[in-house]
Amino acid sequence: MLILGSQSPRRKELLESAGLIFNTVKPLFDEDSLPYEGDPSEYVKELAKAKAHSLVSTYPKDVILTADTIVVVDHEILGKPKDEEDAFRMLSLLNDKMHTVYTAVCIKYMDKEEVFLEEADVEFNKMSELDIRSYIQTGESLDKAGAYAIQGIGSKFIKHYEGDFHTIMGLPLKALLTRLKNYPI
Ligand SMILES: Cc1cn([C@H]2C[C@H](O)[C@@H](COP(=O)(O)OP(=O)(O)OP(=O)(O)O)O2)c(=O)[nH]c1=O
Repeated sequence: MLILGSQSPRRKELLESAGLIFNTVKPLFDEDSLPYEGDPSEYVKELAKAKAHSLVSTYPKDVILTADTIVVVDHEILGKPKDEEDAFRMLSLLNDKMHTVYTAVCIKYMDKEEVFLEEADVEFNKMSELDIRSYIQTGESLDKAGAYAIQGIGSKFIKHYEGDFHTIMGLPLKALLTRLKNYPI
């Protein structure tokens, strides 16, 4: 059986859109417990792995799938904002600039563990303070890394992106489906 260890509605929807049958459970891991040490691509992989590891004892014979997404701008890592002011701070950092979105995926099955990373570059338009404040009022920011959703109203801020849309949304579906062929799901 495939277990999606994620509370993200986006990840569930993307996996469903591929026609996969799976159970969705919450990872038993607090992201704040893993301190950031310098390398964003390693950090995001560690987060994805830690989410998978938190579920191994409960689902020892299943294929566990977890992921993590972060936004990196000017060497700063942006996860999900803590509140509206934090969302404002994040969107102000992204304003009129390029940033990189990293999504790491972990597939854990018995003794096997596979972690892969996809990244995408996103360029934001110039936004006014009012643009940012009214976007935050839509409520879309709060559960998204970097405080925006490319798949939602946040798309209006995006001038250009390079890479896989689904990677930005939180789950690189194409790369994942290729890898999942090797597992008994
Ligand atoms: C950049 C971006 C992120 N996101 C979302 C995807 C993730 O849900 C979230 C990043 O937070 P994550 O910590 O990766 O995931 P999560 O806490 O939502 O879920 P879980 O850890 O249980 O799997 O940001 C979008 O939906 N659209 C976007 O454009």
